[in-house]
Amino acid sequence: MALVHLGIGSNLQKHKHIRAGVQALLHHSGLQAQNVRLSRVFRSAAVGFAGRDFFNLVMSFHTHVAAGQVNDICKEIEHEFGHSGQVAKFSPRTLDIDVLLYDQQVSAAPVQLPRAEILENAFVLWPLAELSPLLVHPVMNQTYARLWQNYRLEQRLEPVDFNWSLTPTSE
Ligand SMILES: Nc1ncnc2c1ncn2[C@@H]1O[C@H](COP(=O)(O)OP(=O)(O)OP(=O)(O)O)[C@@H](O)[C@H]1O
Ligand SMILES: Nc1nc2c(c(=O)[nH]1)N=C(CO)CN2
Repeated sequence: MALVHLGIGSNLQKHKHIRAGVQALLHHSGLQAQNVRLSRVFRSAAVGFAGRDFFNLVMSFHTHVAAGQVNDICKEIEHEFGHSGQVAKFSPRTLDIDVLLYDQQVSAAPVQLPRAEILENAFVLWPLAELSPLLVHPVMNQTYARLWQNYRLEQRLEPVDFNWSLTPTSE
């Protein structure tokens, strides 16, 4: 089984969309996610454009599904919750789900792995370091705890008290 880490973000109706996105991933019959773990949810100012604050978190799970198919499922769930696929890179978004890591796989296409944003954005690296501190970045050869320790934080980023109210997977 592969260990997958996803980055999840929203800055439009963010409570609703983050909860719905996580719920959809938990229940997706094609993904069969096991040992699901969630970081805390973090609030940060929009990076790259002037807009509402974002909520971001990282989810990890084990799956038998290949990386390309995990990516397809993420895009399918994004579209279900309003991300049209047409939005400019730096613009408001209902739900963004990106594959950050797929085991220690390094690839450029069809899925960029590890996703470059891990090293660029605190709203990705902090929740990732919180969830999997001792995992090693396959290119940098450093743990996420160490990478986060050395990150120069220049943006406002804070954990929020998020009301999950998720439906258990057995239902
Ligand atoms: N690691 C990855 N995670 C998510 N999408 C990826 C990844 N690697 C390649 N892609 C592809 O990149 C394309 C753009 O998707 P992406 O979700 O990155 O766009 P976006 O939502 O407009 O921008 P962003 O997610 O950077 O805000 C998609 O077709 C997706 O399949
Ligand atoms: N804080 C924050 N800023 C962003 C984010 C995001 O998830 N969080 N996503 C973007 C487009 O991918 C652009 N800017």
